[in-house]
Amino acid sequence: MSTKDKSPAEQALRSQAEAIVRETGLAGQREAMSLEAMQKALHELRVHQIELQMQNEELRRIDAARERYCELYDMAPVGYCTLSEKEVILEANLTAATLLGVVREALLMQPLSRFVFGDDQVIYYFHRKRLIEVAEAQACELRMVKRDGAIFWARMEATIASNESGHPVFRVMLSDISDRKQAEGRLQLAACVFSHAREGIMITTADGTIVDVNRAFTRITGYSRDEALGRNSRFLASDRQDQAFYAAMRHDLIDDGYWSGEVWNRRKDGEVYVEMQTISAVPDVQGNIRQVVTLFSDITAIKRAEESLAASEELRRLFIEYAPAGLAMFDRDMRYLYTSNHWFADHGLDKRDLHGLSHYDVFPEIPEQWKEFHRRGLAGEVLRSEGDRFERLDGSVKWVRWEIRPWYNAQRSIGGIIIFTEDITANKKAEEVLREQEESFRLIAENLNGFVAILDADGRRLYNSPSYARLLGEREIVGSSSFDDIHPADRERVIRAFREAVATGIGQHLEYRFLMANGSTCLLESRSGIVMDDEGRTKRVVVVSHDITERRRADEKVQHLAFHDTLTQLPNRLTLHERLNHSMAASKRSGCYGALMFLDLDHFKPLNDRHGHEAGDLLLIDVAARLKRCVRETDTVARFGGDEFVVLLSELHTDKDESTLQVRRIAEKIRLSLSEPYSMIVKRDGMADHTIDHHCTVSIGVSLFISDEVSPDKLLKWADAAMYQAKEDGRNRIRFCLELG
Ligand SMILES: Nc1nc2c(ncn2[C@@H]2O[C@H](COP(=O)(O)OP(=O)(O)OP(=O)(O)O)[C@@H](O)[C@H]2O)c(=O)[nH]1
Repeated sequence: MSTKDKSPAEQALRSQAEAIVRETGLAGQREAMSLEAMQKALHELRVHQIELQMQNEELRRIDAARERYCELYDMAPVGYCTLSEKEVILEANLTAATLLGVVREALLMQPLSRFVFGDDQVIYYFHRKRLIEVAEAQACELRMVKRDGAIFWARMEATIASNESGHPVFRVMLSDISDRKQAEGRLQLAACVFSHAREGIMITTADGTIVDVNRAFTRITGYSRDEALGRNSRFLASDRQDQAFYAAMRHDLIDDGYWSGEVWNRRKDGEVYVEMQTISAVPDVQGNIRQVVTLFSDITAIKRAEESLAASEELRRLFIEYAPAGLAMFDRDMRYLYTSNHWFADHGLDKRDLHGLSHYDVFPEIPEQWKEFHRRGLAGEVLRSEGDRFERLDGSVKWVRWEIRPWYNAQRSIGGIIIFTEDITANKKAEEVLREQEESFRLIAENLNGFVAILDADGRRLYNSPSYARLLGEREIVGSSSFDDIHPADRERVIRAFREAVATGIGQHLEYRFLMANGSTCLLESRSGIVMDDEGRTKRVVVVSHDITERRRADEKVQHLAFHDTLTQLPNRLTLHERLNHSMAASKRSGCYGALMFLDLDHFKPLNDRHGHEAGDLLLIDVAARLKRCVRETDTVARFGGDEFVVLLSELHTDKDESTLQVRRIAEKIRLSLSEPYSMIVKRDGMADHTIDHHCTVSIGVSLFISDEVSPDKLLKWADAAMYQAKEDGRNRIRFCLELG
């Protein structure tokens, strides 16, 4: 082996041996040494050699240990560094360099604070301050920044030591705790989720014993955590689901590891509600179920909403089905969704389920124009017609009112269209009849010999036939009050009658005076009829009136003629009879006497004969006037015929003599009055007026009466008889009937 190949330890041993030889002078005296001495020297040399070899071996072990230490130091799972008093890195192991993302050489002489995350510098500061203050090992957790900017969580443990020079140094141990921190974060998050989850969470053992619940559990079930823990989850069950349901649930859980579905439970307050549950089994390494996690949410509101949606869907279906018109709802592809019963009838279809069928398959012959309408409806347009005329195959005419409009889905986009059709043939016919009737009414109103007015319930004019122009002139009268033109004396009566008609619905028959535009008054006879609305309230009043002024005058004339003497205008025999009956009835009631005077002019005939009938007439008229002046307003002076007059005196006295006295005085007064001279001017055609002076007397027969014991005819006969007596006694005198006297 050459020197070159020897290890430094061997070389050192050789040098040592050579030195020994030189000391003992062995080299110079080799020949002089005895064999024994040489053997002894050789032995010592060998002992030295062995000792040296042993020392070398020890040194090798120390070197190997140092190497292992350095390797351990560098490759330790934590970073080590030594900091100077001024916190500068003096020494660092490889792990520390790796942690901080730099090569070890670049780390040296850098302040460690440079690698501490900005927000956590304060942690580092207090950590070091405390370390110096208490001089005991300190630990903290903070974020550090690698050279490339990546941040990691580190645990920093530091102690104070002294270097060879006795100066304090800091020994710092760094470990990356990012994973732990993340795990802690995840755990915190999980705890937070568990605690704050909207869903209820219940953790049970495999046999169902509750080991934990979250806040939502309490909110949903009403049971607090303490009330739930340790109980079997079965305590929540309601009786809405039977044992078989729960057995199937357990079966699925064992087989599949989870179960999901609706469960009806009972809250603490007793209310049964529905949960949507997801149950997951948590197995151990052997696959045995260790825990069961149940996530649940209260879907009662959703369930109710679903039920009400289903109910409203049903309502919509019924609403459409029984709509009193043809109604069909289509989707965007013109497929039937809902159909009313009328739709079938209106379209000549047999009742069947059209749901899902295309409208165009149901009606293959549908005209292109209708398809265009559908397209426009699906594009958002609303189309309608108040009445389209269709001719049926049999030639009959059908009128249809229709409308197409889009419907919108929950997303506010067009979901399809709704087609509405209504067979209005009957309406059209009714309208036609109505129009004809209106035309007929107009013709009647305009040609009627009278006045037609339509008033509202307050009496305002809505319509007046053209004939009203004769009464009211050409002024605009629509909207005016129909009462304004009624004579003030009749107005209140008419208004009262009108209101009664409106209130009762019964038309009235009235006569009243009407103020005409020309200032004159006419007499109208009106009959009203009531037009009611659907609720039985008076809506309109139709009044048909006639001008009865002339008729009334004629009637009055006839009436007058029937009951009066045309020459003297005095009541005639008929009237006298009537009044005599009244007077006798009054006498019966009052107990007063009445009297009947029968008068006959004396020698009247010669006047006629000498001066003509005109002169006689004038005298009769004068006699009538004088007779009226002789009696009270309540008494009656009647002309009986020719030159005969009758005076009826009523209510004389209850005493007969007194009554007789009164009658005698009046009869005398008459006699004297009629015996006054007459002067009559007779007019003759083409000749001058002729004045005739005449003297005339009267014979008077009187008959007293009380009550109605005697008939009027008999009374007249008695008075007549008394009058004849007066004639016979020489005329111009008064005679009383002796029958009663
Ligand atoms: N001018 C006129 N004469 C009438 C009318 N009605 C009847 N006379 C006449 O009246 C006369 C009635 O005659 P009397 O009463 O019989 O005879 P008198 O002359 O009055 O005789 P005494 O009654 O006996 O005194 C007749 O000549 C009738 O023609 C009438 O309306 N006008």
